[in-house]
Amino acid sequence: MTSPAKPVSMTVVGGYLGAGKTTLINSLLASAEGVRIAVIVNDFGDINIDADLIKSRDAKTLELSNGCICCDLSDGMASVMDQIRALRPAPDHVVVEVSGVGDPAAVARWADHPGFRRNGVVVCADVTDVRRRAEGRWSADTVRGQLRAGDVLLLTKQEVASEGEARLVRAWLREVAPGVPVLDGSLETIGTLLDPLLRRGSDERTEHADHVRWSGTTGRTVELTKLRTILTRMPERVVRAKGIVRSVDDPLRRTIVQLAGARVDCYDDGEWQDGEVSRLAVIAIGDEPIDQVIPAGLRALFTS
Ligand SMILES: Nc1nc2c(ncn2[C@@H]2O[C@H](COP(=O)(O)OP(=O)(O)OP(=O)(O)O)[C@@H](O)[C@H]2O)c(=O)[nH]1
Repeated sequence: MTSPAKPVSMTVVGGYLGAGKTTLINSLLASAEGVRIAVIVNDFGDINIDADLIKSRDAKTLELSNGCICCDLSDGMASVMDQIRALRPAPDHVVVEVSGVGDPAAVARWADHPGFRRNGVVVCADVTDVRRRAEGRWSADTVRGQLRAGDVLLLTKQEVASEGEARLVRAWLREVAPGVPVLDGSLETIGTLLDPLLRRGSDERTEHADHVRWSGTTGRTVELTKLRTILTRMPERVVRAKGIVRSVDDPLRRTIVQLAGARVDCYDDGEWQDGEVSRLAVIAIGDEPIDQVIPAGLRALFTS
């Protein structure tokens, strides 16, 4: 008789758009030597940028896009869970990245399915941006619901904030999400996130604020300076942009472009792959069509 397979431990990573979820998962993958990890990525847009940003040498990455796993992708999630159960050798852990507008508590309920065990919910909070988003007209309910859904909160981007700012955000988090421990994003802390985190099962359900998305692709090279200038001047409604581009100055390399909080970052990500196209996704808040906030210059850069 074969013994029943050990349940796969499930850790859910949530947090608002750009809070640092993919970065955290990459740190987890880098620090978890000898542990077999599968990753499920739910990108909010129709082009899969997050799946390309997961740096795994051997972790199996499965993607779900064009919707949010917490509300309208349950068939897709069920099928991905089956694929994980069928993996041989079986993974020890599955880490699920919820989309930046998703409700981590709803996704964590998948851990109650046969073959899985709930490890807990980590919610990333960007020290430089979380309070602003938690007070924004369109994002407040989403962000506050995400924070309350955490078994632990991870304060990200502390090295770009002052100590005083981090202290204030920690105190504020204790009020917004009472009883949820706040950890820092140090490597030692990250190493512990695959240990049981479980605090409680939450039945609270948060509704999404309205978020609309736009994406563009191009087979041409992209002028990075122009792109950076456009992104630094995006209207207030734009809360996130991310992309992978082939720049005019360095067409043999991939450049990752990120707008998160008030920062625009561009960095090298290895060789450009044959068959790739430059792509950019932008997310804005509110229920007005996103077309109104995409500048003509940005469209021109990402029109094939
Ligand atoms: N300085 C600093 N930058 C960070 C940290 N975590 C993330 N970032 C940067 O913040 C930006 C967004 O990080 P991601 O990890 O892609 O955020 P995300 O939550 O996965 O974003 P979405 O999937 O779009 O919601 C990137 O430019 C990261 O390099 C951190 O701890 N410190």
